[in-house]
Amino acid sequence: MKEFKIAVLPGDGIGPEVMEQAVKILKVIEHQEKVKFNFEYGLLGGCAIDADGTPLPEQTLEITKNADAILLGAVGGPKWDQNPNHLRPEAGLLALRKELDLYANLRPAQMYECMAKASSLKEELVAGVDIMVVRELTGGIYFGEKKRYEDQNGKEVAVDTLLYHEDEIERIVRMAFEIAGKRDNRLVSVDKANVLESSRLWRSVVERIAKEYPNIECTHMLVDACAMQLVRAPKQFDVIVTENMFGDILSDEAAMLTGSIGMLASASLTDGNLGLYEPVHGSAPDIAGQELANPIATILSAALMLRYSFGLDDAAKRIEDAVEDVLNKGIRTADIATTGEISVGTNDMANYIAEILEA
Ligand SMILES: NC(=O)c1ccc[n+]([C@@H]2O[C@H](COP(=O)([O-])OP(=O)(O)OC[C@H]3O[C@@H](n4cnc5c(N)ncnc54)[C@H](O)[C@@H]3O)[C@@H](O)[C@H]2O)c1
Ligand SMILES: CC(C)[C@H](C(=O)O)[C@@H](O)C(=O)O
Ligand SMILES: [Mg+2]
Repeated sequence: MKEFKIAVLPGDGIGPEVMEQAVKILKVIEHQEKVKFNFEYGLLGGCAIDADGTPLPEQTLEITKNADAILLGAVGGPKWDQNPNHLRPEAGLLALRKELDLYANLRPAQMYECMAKASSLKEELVAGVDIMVVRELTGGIYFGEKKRYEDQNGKEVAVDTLLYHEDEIERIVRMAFEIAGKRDNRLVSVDKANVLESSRLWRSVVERIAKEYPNIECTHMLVDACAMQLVRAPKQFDVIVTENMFGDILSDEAAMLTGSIGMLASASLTDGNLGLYEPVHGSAPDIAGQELANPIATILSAALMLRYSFGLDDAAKRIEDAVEDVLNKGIRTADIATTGEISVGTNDMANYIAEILEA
């Protein structure tokens, strides 16, 4: 029997609530595929600070390094917001991404037909939206040097540095071209080349690599214009490739096109098979502990794990189809419910998905 080791990092807030549902779905798949998933739990984020005094304990790092894939809930919350930078839950997540070199963050925003009216945009604008945001995840302003000091007048100064090496740009851009080649052969590279030097380097690397992919239509767009076009005419996009912070912001925007941030899955990949899979949303402290969290983003992240890290493509597709079936039946968590639909809690949403998978 094939065995896979999964590092499970539930994290904070709604993280453990949505993770429990994803594990439930994986147990159904385990049974159907006749494979064995060995779940190894670890602490990351705020819960790790509370237990171990650090957001990324050594033991968690060990578990992730020995795993075939990592499934993450979400980290963070107001309890730790005043902590110094190195003792913030988010620092643990960033260190994990960096340590494992998870440089390619894929964030698919796909509109389910039956969900078009849950979107904050007009139905005809969003019906059929299918965008893949490819976000660089281990460079840029997130990881450049940070400084705080006082100027001559005793006023505080803060510095964040946006730095990219050509190689870091090249590998993510190349991956985006490969992905575009498997989809609709259209790639939009997003930057701020009218202002930022790092964006001018980004653009020149994209242009150089584009020559190797003559069948792919590659265009450039400035990030402010892209933010506008995403809500004006989202169907013009197929694959978007962009640097770390722009990708963070644009992927939340793309998520809302599909109805709720509670729907959006993501995969963070490196050059091997190892991947980290997590919902795009955060720990949602405002709804934690109330059975209100939508577990679909985490369940779909588990599906991406089956596809990208384990090669279980059929099982991944069955989960995605089961999610769509449940939505087609009008079953909704509160964040995606419109009038006339059946509103359910976190557990029940996953139970319905499991039931369809088992049928
Ligand atoms: N990858 C991560 O772990 C990650 C990602 C984003 C934010 N965060 C952290 O999470 C904390 C809260 O951040 P935030 O409030 O800006 O973003 P958030 O994504 O946690 O929440 C934004 C809004 O979306 C709602 N929401 C999010 N996920 C949902 C779900 N599954 N179902 C239903 N509604 C959902 C929340 O209730 C909230 O109203 C912060 O500490 C932040 O740093 C972590
Ligand atoms: C929590 C935070 C560090 C993280 C990021 O900015 O990358 C989150 O917003 C995300 O999108 O995964
Ligand atoms: Mg984000």
